[in-house]
Formats: sequence, structure tokens, C-alpha cells
Amino acid sequence: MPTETDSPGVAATEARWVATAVDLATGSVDDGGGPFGALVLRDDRLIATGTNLVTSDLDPTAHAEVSAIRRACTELGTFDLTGCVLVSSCEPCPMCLGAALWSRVDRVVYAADREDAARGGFDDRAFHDLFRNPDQPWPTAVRQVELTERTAPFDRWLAKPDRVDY
Ligand SMILES: Nc1nc2[nH]cnc2c(=O)[nH]1
Repeated sequence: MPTETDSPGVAATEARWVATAVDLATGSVDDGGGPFGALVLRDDRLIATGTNLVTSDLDPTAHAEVSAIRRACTELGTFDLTGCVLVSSCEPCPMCLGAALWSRVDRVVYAADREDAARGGFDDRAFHDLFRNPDQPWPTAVRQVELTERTAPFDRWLAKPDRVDY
């Protein structure tokens, strides 16, 4: 059954926002940043923008989507972006998809895809491939270490009556 987000009106509006994200990404290059831009919308209103600030901020997590999510949370005074849409100039990498899931945005829409990003010299496709096929060797070793106290933080958390779940 078609949903409201499938309607031609929503698609046209969304296409305009995606074009805005692409313009932001192009402008980011001129400003010395990476070629990525993202927006967070709520009820078709712009809440926040983000560009890729990895090299300027010396922060490998400062992808456009993460920057936009952080700013939107600050703007709205919340860590929960339910009801919002994340719009990106490019398909989110696995880290940004994780950020989208954690932020609880309703939807993600994007323009360029991982193949386009690969042609631009970025590892998005390679990292997506690692998650899709975890048996291949990872450039970063990840392993669990045996520790009997491993669940102590969770036990303390669950026993905290005034905790803020997220
Ligand atoms: N989608 C996306 N992919 C990237 N790859 C490297 N940086 C970025 C970014 O900011 N956004």
C-alpha cells in the first residue's frame, strides 16, 4: 500500500532538498571541506545542515551526516530525532547509517551512491563490503577479551532508577 512518502508531492519536495544537499557538498569543497553535505528536516522545515569537516576538525567521525545530526540535536534540544528526515548528498557510510539509526530519524534519502563515492576516491563502498561480508579480513582488528566483570556497567545502568534510556 502506498504511503504518504511515496506521493509525487513528497518526492518532488524531497528531490529539491536532495539538490540542496548536493549544492552544500559542492560548496564544502570550495570552503576546504570534504565533498559531502547533509540536512536534517522536520515537517519539511530545515532544522540543521552539516558538511564534511574531517580534515579541518582533525576528526574522522565528522562526516556530513554526523555533523548535521549533531547540530539538529543541539537545535532541537534532544538526542531523539524521531519525526525528522536525514537528507544527504551521498549514500551514508556504515558509520553514518549507525548514527541515523541511533538518532531515530524516520528516513534517509540521498543522491550519489557508494559507487560514485568510490570513484571520488572514498572508502564508502569498501566499508559497506566489510559489513556485508564480515569474513574477509578487516584493516582494523576487532576482538573480544574475556573478563568476568564485563557486564558490570550494564548491571549498574539497569539498577539506576533515574537513568535516561536512549
Ligand atoms: N556519505 C558520506 N560518505 C563519506 N565518505 C567520507 N566522508 C563522507 C561523508 O561525510 N558522508
